[in-house]
Amino acid sequence: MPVTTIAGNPVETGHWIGGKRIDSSRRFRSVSPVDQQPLGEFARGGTREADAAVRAASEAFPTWSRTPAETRAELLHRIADEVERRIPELATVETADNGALLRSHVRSVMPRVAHNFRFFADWLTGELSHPEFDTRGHRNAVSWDPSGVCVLITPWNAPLMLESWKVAPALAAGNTVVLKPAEWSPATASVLADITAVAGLPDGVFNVVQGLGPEVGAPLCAHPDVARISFTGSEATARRIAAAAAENLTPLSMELGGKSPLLVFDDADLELAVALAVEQYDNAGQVCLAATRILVHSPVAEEFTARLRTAIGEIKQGDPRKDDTDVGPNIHPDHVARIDGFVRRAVASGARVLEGGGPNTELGGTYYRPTLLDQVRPGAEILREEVFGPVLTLEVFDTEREAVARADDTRFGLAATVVTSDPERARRVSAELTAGTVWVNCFFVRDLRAPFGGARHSGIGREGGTWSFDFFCDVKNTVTGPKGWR
Ligand SMILES: NC(=O)C1=CN([C@@H]2O[C@H](COP(=O)(O)OP(=O)(O)OC[C@H]3O[C@@H](n4cnc5c(N)ncnc54)[C@H](O)[C@@H]3O)[C@@H](O)[C@H]2O)C=CC1
Ligand SMILES: O=C(O)/C=C/C=C(\O)C(=O)O
Repeated sequence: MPVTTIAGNPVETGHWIGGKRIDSSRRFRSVSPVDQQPLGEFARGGTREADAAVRAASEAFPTWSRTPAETRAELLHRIADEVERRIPELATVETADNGALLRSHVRSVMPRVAHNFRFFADWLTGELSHPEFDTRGHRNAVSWDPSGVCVLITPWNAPLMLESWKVAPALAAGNTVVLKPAEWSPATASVLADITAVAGLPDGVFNVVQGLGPEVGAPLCAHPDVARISFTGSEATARRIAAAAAENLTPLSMELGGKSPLLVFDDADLELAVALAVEQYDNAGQVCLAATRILVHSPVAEEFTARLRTAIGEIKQGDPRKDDTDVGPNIHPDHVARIDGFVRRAVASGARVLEGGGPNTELGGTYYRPTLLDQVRPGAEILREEVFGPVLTLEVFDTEREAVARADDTRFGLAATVVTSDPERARRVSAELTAGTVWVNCFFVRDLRAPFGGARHSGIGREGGTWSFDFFCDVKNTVTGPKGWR
């Protein structure tokens, strides 16, 4: 079976179906966003591979779903052990494949992958229970039953992290999985398949199909034998998946984009506010949660803007493998062209470039300068659409009411960040905002016990903790009569 070498590490390029490597007659090329070097030719699946993977997962389901929860949890811990052992390899391969910072992959992202497996294993065997309750002498007992084959469709911005976040609860709950990673970052999903085999997961419980969304993702989502679809990605793809799933009434969980606000009030700690604003350039702005619309209170607008511009000037953009790099490349030249299109159209409609404003061509075709725009026309495209790049807009507001109205003037509702030293204001504003997560005087504090997801077009449903099991399982209430077992 074909293997490619990525940053010195061998990576299988075939699908992983029923515990075997399977090739396809067609291939797609993965190219590194770091330096535009080809990384390998991956198998390009279609309907045949989608069918084969769902069949393998269906065949494995009866045994896996009846495997004791403790045994499943133990296997997930073994996957976590193996992820931890292989952090240097996983981090290096992921950075080559999607361009995010190596030091983040080593220090936080890959450890989080391992934690995700441990967390859902432990939640299954610990927290996942509901106290029994009585109805006129009848006993209600709630259980979370495995639902069947779960199709997981994932994006390229945080590949293995977002995959593990879906794979772990789906498997812990006793479901079997078909994972379709993004074609711009296929590599670590393939390594994860090897890891599950080393950990001893039975054949067919976890499957990976590689390929393009419309070719192999679409038939997976339209498959009648699929019990659940969990998707993270764009709104446009979400609509296609929802249409395909509607035919079979397959339940969906969707984590989509955002256009989140960061509100800086006149009583804010400006040093903190600037630090939080600069954080929005992390992963070159390719984070669904990023607060890309900065709204600043007029009394502090001038000072905040000056400090923010200084901080942006200090950002070091460069090779994501270097330890002192703050912002690396974007995923693909096409994506850079898309980001630049947004900025150019904003400028054409009156916006002013305060920082950045174009590709950093000295570094190559995938690097976009951290950009700050102000004087943006109300209602402009750049305030409405998810750019998914290192581009922030700056708006000034006069009153709290205006701040909330502007912050909420979006079809998204994933997250919001509020910077203020007034607890009453923090409470009022947080209560008013429409968002799945509100951070006050902080950003990106994530805990798997918390619900994660978005309001409006930012998603459907929530994952995390018991919410993940609510989605991936058939939740059952068993009611026993007052006479018990007589
Ligand atoms: N986490 C997030 O919120 C993400 C948001 N995005 C947004 O989407 C924009 C475009 O990125 P794309 O890579 O094009 O995202 P996308 O939504 O097209 O891709 C996400 C996944 O969906 C799969 N897919 C595509 N078409 C499909 C279909 N018909 N059926 C089943 N699966 C399908 C892709 O192969 C990939 O695995 C970004 O610029 C950003 O605005 C993208 C990635 C992640
Ligand atoms: O790291 C998290 O907890 C959440 C990350 C989510 C994204 O980056 C995304 O979906 O874009």
